[in-house]
Amino acid sequence: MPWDPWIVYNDWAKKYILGQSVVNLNSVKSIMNILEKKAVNTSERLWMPVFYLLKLDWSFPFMNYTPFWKAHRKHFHQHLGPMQMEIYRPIIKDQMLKYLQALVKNPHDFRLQTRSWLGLTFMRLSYGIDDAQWNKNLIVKAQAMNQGFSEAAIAGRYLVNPIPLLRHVPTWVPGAGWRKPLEMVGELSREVSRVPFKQAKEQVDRGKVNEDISLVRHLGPGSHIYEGFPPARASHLVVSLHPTTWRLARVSYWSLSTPTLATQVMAKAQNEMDTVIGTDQLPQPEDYKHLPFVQAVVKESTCWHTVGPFALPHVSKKDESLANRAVMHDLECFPDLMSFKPERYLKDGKLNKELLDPEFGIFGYGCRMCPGRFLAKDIILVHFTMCMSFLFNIKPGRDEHGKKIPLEYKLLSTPAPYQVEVCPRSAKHAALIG
Ligand code: HEM
Repeated sequence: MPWDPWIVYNDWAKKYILGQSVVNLNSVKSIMNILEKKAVNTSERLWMPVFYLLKLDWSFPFMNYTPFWKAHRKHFHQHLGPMQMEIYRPIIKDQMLKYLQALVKNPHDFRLQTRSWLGLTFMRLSYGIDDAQWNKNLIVKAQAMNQGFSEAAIAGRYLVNPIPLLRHVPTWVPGAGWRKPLEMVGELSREVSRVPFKQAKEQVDRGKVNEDISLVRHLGPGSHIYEGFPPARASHLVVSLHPTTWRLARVSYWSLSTPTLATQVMAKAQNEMDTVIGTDQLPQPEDYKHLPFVQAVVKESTCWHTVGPFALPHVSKKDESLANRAVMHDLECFPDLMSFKPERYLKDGKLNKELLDPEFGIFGYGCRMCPGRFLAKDIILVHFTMCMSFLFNIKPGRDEHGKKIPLEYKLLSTPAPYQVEVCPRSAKHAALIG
């Protein structure tokens, strides 16, 4: 097995993507030069023939760098930009409280609780329907669709990618059975991208919406977006929130695992929260700016294990294909990264603004940088402050002999299943969440 990365990547290119050239950018400098400075040329996407069968034409992240994509991007920013975050906080807070109550009752199920908390939050933010069953049904479908996409997008899995004409072969032709599961995911994709939006919009049009602050509500009659942006396109924006639930869930698994590793760090974060906020009230968003150490821990736990180490590939117009990897491990900019050291982001007790922010590596680059990052960061910070620094002491779980269960890590940036003990820091803290 050769260990020089370029030999390994070259080998992958031959094995998995049949000669297509892929350039892996793994230093901040090269990413700056290619994906930031030359963003107009390097912001296309890789459209795979299998995506036709998956009916992925609505998918905003896979659109090419066209005026159609630009219109989506502009509207997305108008509704989910930094100035809009305040609007969504009541839903985030309400779902957060329900999640914390569920965690107290059943800490062993924290993965399930975390996924369900994020799923319900995103469905409420998207469609504004506060009907847990309606939202749960949609979550199940969106999850199945997402799973189908992830499997189908594995390079080398389907011959239709190198031989695009195969997508026209009907299912009844012997040997074309491979189409069936893809077509099923395609049907799901059509349904999920259209039906819930239509149902939610009908409610808005009839003035029967449950919540005032959902994305669909903002796309209703009279709003500026409604005038210039047809509903079919608006639904693309709303549905693009679905897959992000699982990304954020992974971030949460990582951050829940962090305190079990770094108890001293947690003690320091809790101490800062106690000093700044006290113990009589829940933390509020306006408190964050007074919590530099907590913010540094959040930064460290999100970049310590980047959830999507390969981000999404960027394709250049000039016949070169670019992807990135391991930028968070560019030692020039992030020295000694495998040690959990939140202090690296601080200078004189404040956040060090001179340091490259790790979100540079986590949320992608150039014109395609994640437009949902403001919402993601808001949710991560609320999760961390409420759950980890303020309300609970989180320790590694124990086996039947009382021995600590060690954490395991998987290559694909999800910690392997682990148990934690979640207990309220005090009766007073527990009373705050009802
Ligand atoms: C911790 C959570 C998240 C992470 C780590 C993350 C990361 C990323 C990355 C790496 C990309 C590709 C950027 C590139 O091509 O250079 C991306 C794209 C995208 N993300 Fe996120 N994301 C997160 C949460 C969200 C949320 C909450 C939303 C929706 C509110 C969202 C919506 C999108 C969209 C629509 C794109 C495609 C943008 C485009 O192609 O122009 N993401 N994200």
